[in-house]
Amino acid sequence: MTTTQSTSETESSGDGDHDSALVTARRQLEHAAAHVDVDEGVIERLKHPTRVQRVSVPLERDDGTVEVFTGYRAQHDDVRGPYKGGLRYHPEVNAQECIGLSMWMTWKCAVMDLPFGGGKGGIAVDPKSLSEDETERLTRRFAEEIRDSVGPTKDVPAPDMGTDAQTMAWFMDAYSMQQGETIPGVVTGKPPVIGGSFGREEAPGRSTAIIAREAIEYYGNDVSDVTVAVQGFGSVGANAARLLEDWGATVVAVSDVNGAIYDPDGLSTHEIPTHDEEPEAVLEQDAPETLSNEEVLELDVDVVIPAAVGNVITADNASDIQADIVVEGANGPTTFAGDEILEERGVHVIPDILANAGGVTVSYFEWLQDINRRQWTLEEVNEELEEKMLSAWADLRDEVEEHDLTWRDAAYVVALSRIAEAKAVRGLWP
Ligand SMILES: NC(=O)C1=CN([C@@H]2O[C@H](COP(=O)(O)OP(=O)(O)OC[C@H]3O[C@@H](n4cnc5c(N)ncnc54)[C@H](OP(=O)(O)O)[C@@H]3O)[C@@H](O)[C@H]2O)C=CC1
Ligand SMILES: O=C(O)CCC(=O)C(=O)O
Repeated sequence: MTTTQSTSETESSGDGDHDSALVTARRQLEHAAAHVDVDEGVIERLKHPTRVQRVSVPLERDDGTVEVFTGYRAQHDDVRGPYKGGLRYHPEVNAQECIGLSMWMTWKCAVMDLPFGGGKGGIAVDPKSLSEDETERLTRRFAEEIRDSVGPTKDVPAPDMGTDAQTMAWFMDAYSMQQGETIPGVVTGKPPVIGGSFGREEAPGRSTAIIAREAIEYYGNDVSDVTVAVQGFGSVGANAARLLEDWGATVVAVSDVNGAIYDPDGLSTHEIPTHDEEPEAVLEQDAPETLSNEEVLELDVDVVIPAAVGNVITADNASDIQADIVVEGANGPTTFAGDEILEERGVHVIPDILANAGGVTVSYFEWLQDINRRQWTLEEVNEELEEKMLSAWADLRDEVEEHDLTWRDAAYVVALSRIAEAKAVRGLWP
């Protein structure tokens, strides 16, 4: 079953520190709009998605019973190219979250100057409650339900929390079977053997580490002299932590859903299993101390990297953040109110729409590889990624320096200028 919701049905105001991704995304947009010369009508339009699809996804469980889950695909804006963004499997997935996340995808693709717009979707399900066979059946049925709205030139899903390369392989297979031909470009983040790109899995963590390194150096420090705490040890958190350790940083704490391990002398992050290798394994590792997920964010470190869920830095704890730099590995980890407090306190927040953008950037490389039916080497991917990240960092840095903006406002100014220009040139108003 498919229903398309009007935007007004999905709108509701947030409640301060428990703001939805949509409320936070809209507040950020309104705040940044004051710094950019863009038609008010365009800003108003960008507060809303083009469409939100909500589908019922029936699943036959392994015991023969049937359970029906709800899936979503939000498509925010496609003026610069096909909608692009991940699919999340998490119990809290809902329409508002997908819309907010799809807005961030629009800005992220524009910040990186990729020829994509923004989309996001997922299923409200706890992936840990499903067997592998159930996950495959659920994914195939979801692909079938949203098949009409996706495609290599329309809307290209990818992994996000709770999904991975295998999920994308099933999605691509289900879509291709119906189309009657293999269409690798319908999703990115696939295993390399079926058209995936080397380096895509590590890419959002790699870009988070690259941007953390640039920020550390920009504020006068050296990576080998800093301490880092990371919340979340999945695709983003684990890869960021491991790279920063490889570059000489002392990673003193990492966490998973159950809490953190802490060693002031530094952890050996390569020896800690990632979420993909073994979920919920962090607390099983030997370490001098364990901490809660709240405490890991408040450690007296140079850099803190929230790389798990959203809304973890709020008005309630922003005053307790002791790090000088927050690098947002997760999408939307900081509420609007939390952000204001951090800004007042002089904590530099490097926004998600830059920091974790390596994921969608390598997805773009994968999409190009699929279209051209060729495969880049890992070295080629990482070199191109490094170049794209440094170029985006420089674009934001210019805005920060010229107009005395926060890094988030600078990112919005860069993104909104590119989106508005594309709309103007295409004659699409708004
Ligand atoms: N994957 C991607 O391509 C991209 C992801 N992102 C964003 O990065 C964030 C993380 O995604 P990703 O790394 O893919 O996710 P994964 O599913 O790979 O890993 C998530 C990690 O976060 C932990 N976790 C889950 N819930 C909580 C919680 N409530 N508090 C603390 N830790 C928790 C998990 O623990 P456990 O192992 O115990 O389950 C796991 O270690 C999300 O915000 C996502 O949107 C951004 C850009 C790209
Ligand atoms: O790779 C992609 O297309 C999108 C990844 C994603 O969902 C994100 O950057 O938040």
